[in-house]
Amino acid sequence: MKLARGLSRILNLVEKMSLNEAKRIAAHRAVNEWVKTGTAVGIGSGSTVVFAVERLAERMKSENLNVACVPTSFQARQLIIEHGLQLSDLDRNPQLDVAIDGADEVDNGMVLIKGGGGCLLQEKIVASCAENLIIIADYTKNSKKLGDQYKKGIPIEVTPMAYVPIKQHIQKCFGGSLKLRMAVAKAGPCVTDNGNFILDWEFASEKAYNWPDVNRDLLMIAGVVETGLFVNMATKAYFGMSDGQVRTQERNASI
Ligand SMILES: O=C(CO)[C@H](O)[C@H](O)COP(=O)(O)O
Repeated sequence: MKLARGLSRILNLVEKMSLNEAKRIAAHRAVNEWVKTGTAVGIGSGSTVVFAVERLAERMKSENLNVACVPTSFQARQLIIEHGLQLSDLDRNPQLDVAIDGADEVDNGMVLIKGGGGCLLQEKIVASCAENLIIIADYTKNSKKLGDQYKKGIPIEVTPMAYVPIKQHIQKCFGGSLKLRMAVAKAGPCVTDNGNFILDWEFASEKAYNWPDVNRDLLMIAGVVETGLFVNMATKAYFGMSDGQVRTQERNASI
């Protein structure tokens, strides 16, 4: 029993190390290919973005790379500051050359689920100001269709007073079920950087949803601030694979 527990701990550690390596190679390659000096860059949120910021800082030292970095969250802002990169915002840089961000899932039509880290609103705003949204992820995020890999549902940021009616409305009109995301080291709900709540929508996996329509319809509901569905936004995704390769996927411009 003790031996089995120890073995499973070791296996978990190895898996985590290989996932981190996959994140790192995807992030480094994307930064190398998409970031040029003198440009403005949106900095996403999450664990994969840490490796992108790390690579930006390396290039700042080795090749004098100079970029204005616009954060998508408190976490991203801290990362920019800690790495000595130039912190900017959308007032100073309303148009960005590129935004580099992670994702919870990417389907074969380049529709994304984002917001696992709760930063979807600012991430979508920053992405919408960027000429190109570049996704960096490990191999577990690459799916044929949404929900194949990511089982926590689609995050929906909502105004706190409306979370119950929104939850009921979505369940009735779109199926599935919604859970109010709870905080981990605090009693009560998770409160976003914008003071809102998050509902994680576990949609009905047997249904064939039309994600552009669903996204539009969700945004029409009073009190819905933003959805974690990113449709027609990402230009290219970089997936770090377990064998050390990086696989890429591009959006078909005609979609
Ligand atoms: O959307 C996000 C945060 O709101 C993240 O990009 C997403 O959750 C992926 O995170 P990670 O890089 O840690 O896997």
